[in-house]
Amino acid sequence: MMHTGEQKIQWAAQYMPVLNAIRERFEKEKPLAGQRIGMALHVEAKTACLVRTLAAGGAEVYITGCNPLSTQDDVADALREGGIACYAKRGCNTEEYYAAIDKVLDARPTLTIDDGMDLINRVHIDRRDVLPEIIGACEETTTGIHRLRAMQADGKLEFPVIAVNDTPMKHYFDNVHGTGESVLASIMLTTNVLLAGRHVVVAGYGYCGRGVATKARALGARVIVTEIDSRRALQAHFDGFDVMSMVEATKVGDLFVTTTGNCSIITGRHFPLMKSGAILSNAGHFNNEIDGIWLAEHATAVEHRDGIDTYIIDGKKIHLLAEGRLVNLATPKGMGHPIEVMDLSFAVQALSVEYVAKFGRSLSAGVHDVPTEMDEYIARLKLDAVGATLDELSAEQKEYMCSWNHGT
Ligand SMILES: NC(=O)c1ccc[n+]([C@@H]2O[C@H](COP(=O)([O-])OP(=O)(O)OC[C@H]3O[C@@H](n4cnc5c(N)ncnc54)[C@H](O)[C@@H]3O)[C@@H](O)[C@H]2O)c1
Repeated sequence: MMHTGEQKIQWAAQYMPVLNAIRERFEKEKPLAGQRIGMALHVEAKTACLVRTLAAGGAEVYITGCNPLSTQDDVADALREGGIACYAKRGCNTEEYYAAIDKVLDARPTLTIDDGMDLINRVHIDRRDVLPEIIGACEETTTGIHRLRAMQADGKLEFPVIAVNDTPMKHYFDNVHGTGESVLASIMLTTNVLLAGRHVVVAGYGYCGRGVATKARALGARVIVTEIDSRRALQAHFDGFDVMSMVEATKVGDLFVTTTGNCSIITGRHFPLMKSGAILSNAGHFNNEIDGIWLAEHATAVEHRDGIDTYIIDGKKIHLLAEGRLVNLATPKGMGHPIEVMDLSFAVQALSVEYVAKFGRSLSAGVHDVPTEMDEYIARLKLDAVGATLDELSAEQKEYMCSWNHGT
């Protein structure tokens, strides 16, 4: 019988038409022949499809996880059985996590792919021995891009990195719809609670927060948004959400989702104000948005369930999901973003890797945008796959749009 990991990969592959089209071309053209690709991504079924696409393009691929709790071990096994060097393991400790990153780097990659920038960080600080052979890299998520830009501003980033996250074909769909749906799905599967009628507090009204807030409302939740950016807060207000500070929101919230990419969003200032039974979860990249250390230090007792830690504080129960790590990936039932969304994000990744392999040597060190034509090409492949047709600008319309002479 087929291995469960392989079953998951094949299930995902059937709904990834864009990545499949790229894989077919890669198989014929072998644009990555001679490249060694080092990756630190969430090791689950859709990522496995990306790995196989890159391998089909002729690359040797070495992969580990980018979060201690997001690896699906059966998928990692299936990758290994297919001949890919995969070092990821679910539930690894910090030491094991970085040891696995080091194993990827021992392969002396020529290209790297990160989700959160831990691999690039390791290269620049502890593994400078591998720097000279790296042509360039790709980064998947907002937090990774923030870190890379900070590194660039300090003059420390030593090779070109494509900001996959920042292109419309990634964040319009992945961050908004992918995070929105998968976060709520994972919370519902882990807790079995009803969202309708619940007060859901969403911290941060960026791409991810907007997705979570909108989809929670669609399920009947009463959504409150917290922000530090006045324009984003106003946008949330005009989108029909209640906007308030976290201190105010903690008093009414039943379920909390942090999506800020910032640290210390829910802390010791907030926990004592919460209702008993409050459920806390984080969808931002790192597990520092909710202060789990404070909870552990102040609880008189802790109950552990699959994916839920319950802290008893002053007789109240505060439930923290997935140890405050990415709730859509790190709960035992979390499957990450829906397949169709990752089809687009990983199509951007695959083409960006090809772009770096071809042109990386002529790019300057620093963060670079995904070329617009590539983004449009992926959109067209997806539109073809869903059978949608587009209008085209007529000659008259083109002329009109370029003219400043037309008026009433
Ligand atoms: N869970 C996932 O699968 C997934 C997917 C994509 C991105 N991410 C991660 O989610 C995080 C957010 O990504 P994004 O693309 O939405 O970023 P974004 O920059 O669009 O949004 C973040 C928002 O948080 C707000 N914010 C910052 N500090 C805050 C604070 N103290 N209180 C309230 N709001 C605050 C910002 O003003 C901004 O509006 C990042 O860490 C990113 O890496 C997770």
